[in-house]
Amino acid sequence: MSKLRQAEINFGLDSRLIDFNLADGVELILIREFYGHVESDQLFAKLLSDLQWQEEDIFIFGKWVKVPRLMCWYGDREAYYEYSGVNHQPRPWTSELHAIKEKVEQQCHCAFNSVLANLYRDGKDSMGCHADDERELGVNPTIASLSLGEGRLFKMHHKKSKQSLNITLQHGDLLVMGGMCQRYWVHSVPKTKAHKTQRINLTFRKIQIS
Ligand SMILES: O=C(O)CCC(=O)C(=O)O
Ligand SMILES: [Fe+2]
Repeated sequence: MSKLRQAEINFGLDSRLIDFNLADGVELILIREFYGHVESDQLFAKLLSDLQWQEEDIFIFGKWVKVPRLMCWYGDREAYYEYSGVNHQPRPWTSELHAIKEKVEQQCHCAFNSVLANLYRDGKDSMGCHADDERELGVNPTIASLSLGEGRLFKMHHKKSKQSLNITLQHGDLLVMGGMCQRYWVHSVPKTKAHKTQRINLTFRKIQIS
């Protein structure tokens, strides 16, 4: 039995848990209000003020461009990670990030050694279409994504069938992608003209240490 299936059983028949039941060994589970409103508000405020948010530049199509969101990377010292061509040295866990990691690990029955934090400042901030399929993440990685703050659309597209899924990720929601998800699907957080305030997303990952 897969780890995510086990997580689902542990959660019982709670209607906050949605299993998208995708084909081909793709695991996608959403837990609405994994953190309740009060705790989500507290975490959002603390992470917004304490994390070392940075603007990053990436080199694409022959020029340097600003990544349209702020980012920072935390984790175990040896959990290096290359993302968008930039090598990330993780900062040491803060107490909040470590506590969130432990709660997420219990839910997923899975160990993580790092987290990528993204801050979407408004509707112009976004994340382009990608799969988290970097070699450092190993085969069929489980990635757990916690959303705090403003709700944003999370779009998924199947690489071959072009099937698509639109999920609005809300304050306190946990989305867990596992199995063949990164192999068959890409995902994005598109720009929007709608008025949007700040949103924090944390993606917990396990970097393979060589
Ligand atoms: O902000 C999100 O919900 C998605 C983040 C993401 O896809 C990533 O960090 O790889
Ligand atoms: Fe991603």
